Amino acid sequence: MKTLRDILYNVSIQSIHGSNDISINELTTDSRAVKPGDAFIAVKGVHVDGHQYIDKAISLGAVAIICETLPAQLTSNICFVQVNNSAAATGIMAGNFYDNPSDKIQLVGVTGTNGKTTIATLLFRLFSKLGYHCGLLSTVQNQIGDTVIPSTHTTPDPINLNALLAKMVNDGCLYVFMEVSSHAIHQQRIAGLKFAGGIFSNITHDHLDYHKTFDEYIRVKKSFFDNLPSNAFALTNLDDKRGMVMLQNTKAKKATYSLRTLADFKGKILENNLTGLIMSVNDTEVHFRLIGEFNAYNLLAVYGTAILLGMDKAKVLQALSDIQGAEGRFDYIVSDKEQIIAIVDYAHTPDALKNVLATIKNLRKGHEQIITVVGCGGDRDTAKRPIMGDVAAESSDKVILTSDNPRSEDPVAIIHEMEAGIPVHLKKKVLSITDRKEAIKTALSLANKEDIILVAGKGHEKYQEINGVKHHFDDKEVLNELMKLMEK
Ligand SMILES: CC(=O)N[C@H]1[C@@H](OP(=O)(O)OP(=O)(O)OC[C@H]2O[C@@H](n3ccc(=O)[nH]c3=O)[C@H](O)[C@@H]2O)O[C@H](CO)[C@@H](O)[C@@H]1O[C@H](C)C(=O)N[C@@H](C)C(=O)N[C@H](CCC(=O)O)C(=O)O
Ligand SMILES: Nc1ncnc2c1ncn2[C@@H]1O[C@H](COP(=O)(O)OP(=O)(O)OP(=O)(O)O)[C@@H](O)[C@H]1O
Ligand SMILES: N[C@H](CCC[C@H](N)C(=O)O)C(=O)O
Ligand SMILES: [Mg+2]
Repeated sequence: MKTLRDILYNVSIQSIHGSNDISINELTTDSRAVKPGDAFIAVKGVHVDGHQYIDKAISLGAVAIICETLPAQLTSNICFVQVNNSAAATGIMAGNFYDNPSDKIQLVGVTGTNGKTTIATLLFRLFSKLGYHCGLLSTVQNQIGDTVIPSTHTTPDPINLNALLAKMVNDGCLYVFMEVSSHAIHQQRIAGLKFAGGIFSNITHDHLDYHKTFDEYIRVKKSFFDNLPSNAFALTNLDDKRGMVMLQNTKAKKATYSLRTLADFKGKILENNLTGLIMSVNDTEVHFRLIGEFNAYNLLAVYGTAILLGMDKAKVLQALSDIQGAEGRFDYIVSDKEQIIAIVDYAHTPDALKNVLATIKNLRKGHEQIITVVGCGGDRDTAKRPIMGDVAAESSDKVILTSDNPRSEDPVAIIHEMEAGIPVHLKKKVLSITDRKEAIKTALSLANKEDIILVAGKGHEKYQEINGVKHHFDDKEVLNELMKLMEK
């Protein structure tokens, strides 16, 4: 068992009251989870301030309290540690508690508005195929080799994150690929981690409910690269307007990828259809199973990372050419009878929706209709709703607006906000059906031979969250079931 003194190593401390030479059972930031012998870290959250639960934590047996503001009365026999920043302290303490697992692996973080899951998953699959034991932390799932551990966040909280990394180290993982969300950077979930490299995919409109302005969203993402160590690499997408800005102040070794301009990892799309992509990658022609220009970017990021980590170019391209994309990302089924193509895709931002629809347009052989079913999540960025309504209507022949995860919001009101962004002359293309299954059914009933249906926004998700309750819902399962029923 570790002592509080060991766990506080490298934490920026203002004052200590009581002995830190005490054993700590576990760390927690949640008073409700405190058990006797634990240390409770009081963190200021988005909704409440953890400092108000210090008494509760003590009553449940906490032996140490880590906080930014000391309570007026200090309980005897409890060690109070006043720190400059509780959120940052949590990451550093969690690292120390679990023997700093990130020091013992090659940890690569992927950030950006879209593409994180795809890039991290492809890296995990590639390095596994190259014979390495790997770990993955992603929105869809966490993985240690073949063992799948369900994920609750894109990037877990620092205590769970370090616990998972420690498990990976104990299991012999050499490489770990993780998504780094902007929420995680801002909330210091990655504080104290040692990264071998960082990847930037792109930055477009999302999460303005949380970050308030686009500039602040950029600043938060950039701080990930600002804090990378000098022996790490920082790989960026040169074709993104903010690609170079991200690396402006990094100490890490800079590297670039691009489809449009000179870069360390330069790609050119030669063919792009439903069977995949043919791309030249630094002058070698390769066929990949992933579809669409946006995946050409993801593949370049993965290729560049593998080379920066010292892998052999020919082996990497050979292995990568046979790898499939992540679940629920351009995941398609074709109906037996009428050859209707139904695509499930996790596009839940305006840019992702625009890209996926552009890709679909390029894949059409003739004038098949594109029918889009899409909604927007509740309790999340409201500003993207009218834009997504507009993007869907601009780039589809028919649109059915529906519910995503309404969470605590009124689903009809969310749909109205999406409708508000659609110009009058496009309104005739649009139907609104609140029930997602009904919306998918209607799309299928409107589809003729060889038409393409896009069901966007929920990808791999196996639930729909309505009023705090998660009901089982799986876009792909619903499509399969309805296609059979309707004998399409
Ligand atoms: C908005 C947001 O990010 N919230 C995260 C945040 O919670 P919070 O700030 O609301 O916490 P809070 O309720 O204010 O509580 C503050 C502190 O008091 C403590 N507390 C609270 C109540 C109590 O009785 N006792 C107690 O000790 C809490 O444990 C916490 O430490 O810190 C929690 C612990 O780390 C997270 O679980 C929680 O994620 C929520 C569930 C969430 O939905 N987050 C989403 C938005 C998110 O993080 N998404 C990104 C992906 C986005 C993307 O890339 O698309 C992700 O990385 O998953
Ligand atoms: N490089 C990319 N550029 C733009 N859009 C992309 C890119 N890669 C994927 N997309 C689109 O974004 C959707 C989400 O992709 P992915 O899950 O890989 O992103 P993410 O960054 O992990 O998302 P999240 O923030 O929810 O974790 C995909 O279904 C696709 O429509
Ligand atoms: N990681 C994203 C997922 C959005 C997916 C969409 N289905 C929704 O529920 O809004 C978020 O938390 O904003
Ligand atoms: Mg993700």
